[in-house]
Amino acid sequence: MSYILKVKNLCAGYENGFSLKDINFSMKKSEFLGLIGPNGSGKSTFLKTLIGTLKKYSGEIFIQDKKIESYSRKELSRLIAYVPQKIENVEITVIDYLKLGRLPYFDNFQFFESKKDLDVINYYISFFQIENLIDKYLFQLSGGEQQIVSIASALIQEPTLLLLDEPTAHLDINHQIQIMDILKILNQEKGVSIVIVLHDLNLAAEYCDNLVLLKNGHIAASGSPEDVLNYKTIEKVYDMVVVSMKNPISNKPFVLPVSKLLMDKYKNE
Ligand SMILES: Nc1ncnc2c1ncn2[C@@H]1O[C@H](COP(=O)(O)OP(=O)(O)OP(=O)(O)O)[C@@H](O)[C@H]1O
Repeated sequence: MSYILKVKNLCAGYENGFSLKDINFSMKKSEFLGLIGPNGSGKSTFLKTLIGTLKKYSGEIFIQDKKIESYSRKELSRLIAYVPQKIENVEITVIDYLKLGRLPYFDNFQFFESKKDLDVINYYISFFQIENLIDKYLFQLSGGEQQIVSIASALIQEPTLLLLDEPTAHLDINHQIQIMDILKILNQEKGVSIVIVLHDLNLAAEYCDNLVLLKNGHIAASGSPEDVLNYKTIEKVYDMVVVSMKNPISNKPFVLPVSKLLMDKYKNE
Protein backbone atom coordinates (compact mmCIF):
# COMPACT_ATOMS: atom_id res chain seq x y z
CA MET A 1 0.00 0.00 0.00
CA SER A 2 1.35 3.42 -0.92
CA TYR A 3 0.84 6.11 1.71
CA ILE A 4 1.25 9.86 1.41
CA LEU A 5 0.82 10.49 5.14
CA LYS A 6 1.08 8.32 8.21
CA VAL A 7 0.76 9.61 11.77
CA LYS A 8 1.76 7.45 14.75
CA ASN A 9 0.99 8.31 18.38
CA LEU A 10 1.24 12.02 17.66
CA CYS A 11 1.04 14.43 20.61
CA ALA A 12 1.39 18.16 19.91
CA GLY A 13 -0.01 21.42 21.18
CA TYR A 14 0.68 24.53 23.22
CA GLU A 15 2.65 24.90 26.42
CA ASN A 16 0.44 24.37 29.46
CA GLY A 17 -2.59 24.23 27.24
CA PHE A 18 -4.39 22.24 24.60
CA SER A 19 -2.79 19.11 23.21
CA LEU A 20 -3.52 16.57 20.51
CA LYS A 21 -3.27 13.18 22.16
CA ASP A 22 -2.16 9.95 20.51
CA ILE A 23 -3.29 10.68 16.98
CA ASN A 24 -2.96 7.64 14.73
CA PHE A 25 -4.08 7.38 11.13
CA SER A 26 -2.79 6.91 7.64
CA MET A 27 -3.79 8.34 4.31
CA LYS A 28 -3.29 6.69 0.93
CA LYS A 29 -1.82 8.54 -2.06
CA SER A 30 -4.45 10.56 -3.93
CA GLU A 31 -6.91 10.34 -1.05
CA PHE A 32 -9.33 13.20 -0.28
CA LEU A 33 -9.45 13.31 3.51
CA GLY A 34 -11.75 15.51 5.58
CA LEU A 35 -10.83 16.70 9.07
CA ILE A 36 -13.98 17.55 11.00
CA GLY A 37 -14.88 18.24 14.63
CA PRO A 38 -16.30 20.91 16.95
CA ASN A 39 -14.63 24.29 17.50
CA GLY A 40 -11.41 23.92 19.43
CA SER A 41 -11.12 20.17 18.82
CA GLY A 42 -7.61 20.52 17.33
CA LYS A 43 -8.06 20.53 13.56
CA SER A 44 -5.88 23.60 12.88
CA THR A 45 -3.38 22.46 15.51
CA PHE A 46 -2.99 19.23 13.58
CA LEU A 47 -2.37 21.06 10.27
CA LYS A 48 0.11 23.42 11.97
CA THR A 49 2.01 20.41 13.30
CA LEU A 50 2.18 18.93 9.79
CA ILE A 51 3.64 22.09 8.27
CA GLY A 52 6.10 22.48 11.15
CA THR A 53 4.71 25.72 12.63
CA LEU A 54 4.17 23.72 15.81
CA LYS A 55 6.73 21.23 17.10
CA LYS A 56 5.35 17.85 18.07
CA TYR A 57 5.94 16.61 21.64
CA SER A 58 6.10 12.96 20.66
CA GLY A 59 5.07 10.45 18.03
CA GLU A 60 5.97 10.26 14.38
CA ILE A 61 4.82 11.76 11.09
CA PHE A 62 5.75 10.03 7.86
CA ILE A 63 5.37 11.70 4.46
CA GLN A 64 5.66 9.19 1.63
CA ASP A 65 7.20 6.61 3.98
CA LYS A 66 9.98 8.95 5.17
CA LYS A 67 10.02 10.68 8.55
CA ILE A 68 9.08 14.33 8.17
CA GLU A 69 12.35 15.37 9.86
CA SER A 70 14.39 13.74 7.12
CA TYR A 71 13.19 16.25 4.50
CA SER A 72 14.83 19.66 4.02
CA ARG A 73 12.58 22.76 4.28
CA LYS A 74 12.77 23.17 0.51
CA GLU A 75 11.86 19.53 -0.16
CA LEU A 76 8.90 19.82 2.19
CA SER A 77 7.66 23.04 0.62
CA ARG A 78 7.64 21.33 -2.79
CA LEU A 79 5.68 18.42 -1.34
CA ILE A 80 3.20 20.19 0.93
CA ALA A 81 1.19 23.36 0.35
CA TYR A 82 -0.99 24.90 3.05
CA VAL A 83 -4.02 27.15 2.67
CA PRO A 84 -4.56 28.90 6.03
CA GLN A 85 -7.91 30.13 7.38
CA LYS A 86 -6.76 33.71 6.85
CA ILE A 87 -3.96 35.34 4.84
CA GLU A 88 -1.74 37.26 7.30
CA ASN A 89 0.20 39.59 4.98
CA VAL A 90 -2.44 41.55 3.11
CA GLU A 91 -0.18 44.45 2.02
CA ILE A 92 0.97 42.66 -1.10
CA THR A 93 -0.50 42.55 -4.58
CA VAL A 94 -2.23 39.39 -5.75
CA ILE A 95 0.34 38.76 -8.50
CA ASP A 96 3.26 39.08 -6.04
CA TYR A 97 1.47 36.78 -3.62
CA LEU A 98 0.92 34.19 -6.37
CA LYS A 99 4.58 34.39 -7.38
CA LEU A 100 5.56 33.38 -3.82
CA GLY A 101 4.08 29.97 -4.62
CA ARG A 102 7.05 29.30 -6.97
CA LEU A 103 9.78 30.07 -4.38
CA PRO A 104 10.32 26.39 -3.48
CA TYR A 105 11.44 25.84 -7.09
CA PHE A 106 13.97 28.70 -7.20
CA ASP A 107 17.65 27.72 -7.51
CA ASN A 108 20.26 29.43 -5.33
CA PHE A 109 20.89 32.92 -6.76
CA GLN A 110 17.75 32.80 -8.93
CA PHE A 111 15.97 36.15 -8.60
CA PHE A 112 13.26 35.99 -11.24
CA GLU A 113 10.64 33.46 -12.25
CA SER A 114 11.58 31.03 -15.03
CA LYS A 115 9.35 30.49 -18.07
CA LYS A 116 7.98 27.33 -16.39
CA ASP A 117 7.19 29.36 -13.22
CA LEU A 118 5.33 32.00 -15.24
CA ASP A 119 3.45 29.35 -17.20
CA VAL A 120 2.23 27.71 -14.00
CA ILE A 121 1.23 31.08 -12.48
CA ASN A 122 -0.64 32.11 -15.65
CA TYR A 123 -2.30 28.70 -15.89
CA TYR A 124 -3.87 29.09 -12.43
CA ILE A 125 -4.75 32.77 -12.96
CA SER A 126 -6.80 31.73 -15.96
CA PHE A 127 -8.05 28.51 -14.27
CA PHE A 128 -9.55 30.55 -11.40
CA GLN A 129 -10.50 33.45 -13.71
CA ILE A 130 -8.83 36.00 -11.44
CA GLU A 131 -7.20 38.13 -14.18
CA ASN A 132 -9.15 41.16 -12.88
CA LEU A 133 -7.68 40.77 -9.37
CA ILE A 134 -3.96 40.41 -10.00
CA ASP A 135 -2.98 44.08 -9.60
CA LYS A 136 -5.06 44.63 -6.47
CA TYR A 137 -3.70 44.44 -2.94
CA LEU A 138 -4.96 41.52 -0.87
CA PHE A 139 -6.60 43.92 1.59
CA GLN A 140 -8.72 45.24 -1.30
CA LEU A 141 -10.31 41.79 -1.85
CA SER A 142 -13.41 40.32 -0.26
CA GLY A 143 -12.96 37.37 2.15
CA GLY A 144 -14.09 34.96 -0.58
CA GLU A 145 -11.72 36.44 -3.19
CA GLN A 146 -8.84 36.19 -0.71
CA GLN A 147 -9.69 32.54 -0.18
CA ILE A 148 -9.66 31.81 -3.92
CA VAL A 149 -6.30 33.62 -4.32
CA SER A 150 -4.90 31.68 -1.37
CA ILE A 151 -5.95 28.37 -2.97
CA ALA A 152 -4.49 29.46 -6.34
CA SER A 153 -1.18 30.30 -4.64
CA ALA A 154 -1.06 26.86 -2.99
CA LEU A 155 -1.72 25.13 -6.33
CA ILE A 156 0.97 27.21 -8.05
CA GLN A 157 3.30 25.43 -5.61
CA GLU A 158 2.32 22.16 -7.41
CA PRO A 159 2.18 20.16 -4.20
CA THR A 160 1.78 16.43 -3.79
CA LEU A 161 -0.13 16.98 -0.55
CA LEU A 162 -2.47 19.95 -0.20
CA LEU A 163 -3.64 21.02 3.28
CA LEU A 164 -6.60 23.39 3.51
CA ASP A 165 -8.02 24.97 6.66
CA GLU A 166 -11.71 25.77 6.06
CA PRO A 167 -11.23 27.02 2.49
CA THR A 168 -14.95 27.49 1.93
CA ALA A 169 -15.70 29.44 5.11
CA HIS A 170 -16.25 32.80 3.36
CA LEU A 171 -17.79 31.50 0.16
CA ASP A 172 -21.40 31.52 -0.99
CA ILE A 173 -22.90 28.12 -1.83
CA ASN A 174 -22.15 28.46 -5.54
CA HIS A 175 -18.48 29.31 -4.89
CA GLN A 176 -18.29 26.57 -2.21
CA ILE A 177 -19.28 23.97 -4.77
CA GLN A 178 -17.00 25.53 -7.42
CA ILE A 179 -13.98 25.32 -5.12
CA MET A 180 -14.81 21.81 -3.91
CA ASP A 181 -15.29 20.67 -7.53
CA ILE A 182 -11.92 22.16 -8.51
CA LEU A 183 -10.26 20.35 -5.59
CA LYS A 184 -11.95 17.10 -6.61
CA ILE A 185 -10.76 17.51 -10.22
CA LEU A 186 -7.19 18.18 -9.02
CA ASN A 187 -7.44 15.17 -6.76
CA GLN A 188 -8.76 12.85 -9.45
CA GLU A 189 -6.90 14.11 -12.52
CA LYS A 190 -3.55 15.17 -11.03
CA GLY A 191 -3.53 12.77 -8.08
CA VAL A 192 -3.04 15.57 -5.51
CA SER A 193 -3.69 14.20 -2.02
CA ILE A 194 -5.90 16.51 0.01
CA VAL A 195 -6.47 17.08 3.72
CA ILE A 196 -9.26 19.58 4.20
CA VAL A 197 -10.71 21.02 7.41
CA LEU A 198 -14.43 21.53 7.01
CA HIS A 199 -17.20 22.56 9.38
CA ASP A 200 -19.86 21.73 6.83
CA LEU A 201 -20.46 18.02 7.40
CA ASN A 202 -22.50 17.75 4.23
CA LEU A 203 -19.73 19.12 2.01
CA ALA A 204 -17.37 16.74 3.79
CA ALA A 205 -19.70 13.81 3.07
CA GLU A 206 -20.08 14.74 -0.60
CA TYR A 207 -16.41 15.18 -1.45
CA CYS A 208 -14.22 13.25 1.00
CA ASP A 209 -13.20 9.60 0.62
CA ASN A 210 -12.59 9.37 4.35
CA LEU A 211 -13.14 11.51 7.43
CA VAL A 212 -11.27 11.95 10.70
CA LEU A 213 -13.52 13.33 13.43
CA LEU A 214 -11.70 15.07 16.29
CA LYS A 215 -12.98 15.89 19.76
CA ASN A 216 -10.85 17.47 22.51
CA GLY A 217 -7.64 16.50 20.72
CA HIS A 218 -8.61 12.83 20.28
CA ILE A 219 -9.86 10.95 17.24
CA ALA A 220 -13.50 10.23 18.09
CA ALA A 221 -14.20 8.36 14.83
CA SER A 222 -12.61 7.79 11.44
CA GLY A 223 -13.56 6.03 8.23
CA SER A 224 -15.86 6.57 5.28
CA PRO A 225 -18.50 9.35 5.49
CA GLU A 226 -21.13 6.60 5.92
CA ASP A 227 -19.23 5.21 8.93
CA VAL A 228 -18.56 8.55 10.62
CA LEU A 229 -21.65 10.62 9.92
CA ASN A 230 -24.21 8.48 11.69
CA TYR A 231 -26.49 10.33 14.06
CA LYS A 232 -25.24 8.56 17.21
CA THR A 233 -21.61 9.59 16.66
CA ILE A 234 -22.46 13.14 15.61
CA GLU A 235 -24.85 13.69 18.52
CA LYS A 236 -22.24 12.44 21.00
CA VAL A 237 -19.36 14.49 19.60
CA TYR A 238 -21.29 17.74 18.94
CA ASP A 239 -23.62 17.33 21.95
CA MET A 240 -26.80 18.03 20.02
CA VAL A 241 -29.66 16.35 18.22
CA VAL A 242 -29.30 15.73 14.48
CA VAL A 243 -31.09 13.86 11.75
CA SER A 244 -28.86 11.85 9.42
CA MET A 245 -30.25 10.89 6.02
CA LYS A 246 -29.07 10.09 2.50
CA ASN A 247 -28.75 12.66 -0.26
CA PRO A 248 -31.15 11.31 -2.92
CA ILE A 249 -28.85 12.44 -5.78
CA SER A 250 -25.41 11.40 -4.55
CA ASN A 251 -26.50 8.72 -2.08
CA LYS A 252 -24.03 10.23 0.46
CA PRO A 253 -25.09 10.89 4.05
CA PHE A 254 -26.23 14.33 5.06
CA VAL A 255 -26.77 15.72 8.53
CA LEU A 256 -29.49 18.13 9.57
CA PRO A 257 -29.09 19.91 12.92
CA VAL A 258 -32.22 20.14 15.09
CA SER A 259 -32.85 23.30 17.11
CA LYS A 260 -32.47 22.90 20.89
CA LEU A 261 -35.51 25.17 21.34
CA LEU A 262 -37.58 22.80 19.20
CA MET A 263 -36.38 19.77 21.17
CA ASP A 264 -37.30 21.50 24.47
CA LYS A 265 -40.76 22.30 23.05
CA TYR A 266 -41.33 18.63 22.14
CA LYS A 267 -40.10 17.48 25.56
CA ASN A 268 -42.52 19.84 27.36
CA GLU A 269 -45.55 18.88 25.27
N1 LIG B 1 -1.40 29.76 19.72
C1 LIG B 1 -2.11 29.11 20.64
N2 LIG B 1 -1.68 29.08 21.94
C2 LIG B 1 -2.39 28.40 22.88
N3 LIG B 1 -3.53 27.72 22.65
C3 LIG B 1 -4.00 27.73 21.38
C4 LIG B 1 -3.32 28.41 20.32
N4 LIG B 1 -4.01 28.22 19.17
C5 LIG B 1 -5.08 27.45 19.49
N5 LIG B 1 -5.06 27.15 20.82
C6 LIG B 1 -6.06 26.33 21.53
O1 LIG B 1 -5.97 25.01 21.03
C7 LIG B 1 -7.26 24.42 20.96
C8 LIG B 1 -7.47 23.83 19.59
O2 LIG B 1 -7.47 24.88 18.65
P1 LIG B 1 -7.56 24.63 17.11
O3 LIG B 1 -7.44 25.97 16.45
O4 LIG B 1 -6.63 23.56 16.71
O5 LIG B 1 -9.05 24.07 16.99
P2 LIG B 1 -9.95 23.86 15.70
O6 LIG B 1 -10.52 22.50 15.82
O7 LIG B 1 -9.18 24.19 14.48
O8 LIG B 1 -11.06 24.95 16.00
P3 LIG B 1 -12.03 25.82 15.03
O9 LIG B 1 -12.99 24.87 14.43
O10 LIG B 1 -12.70 26.75 16.01
O11 LIG B 1 -11.17 26.56 14.02
C9 LIG B 1 -8.26 25.52 21.34
O12 LIG B 1 -8.68 25.29 22.66
C10 LIG B 1 -7.47 26.79 21.23
O13 LIG B 1 -7.89 27.72 22.19
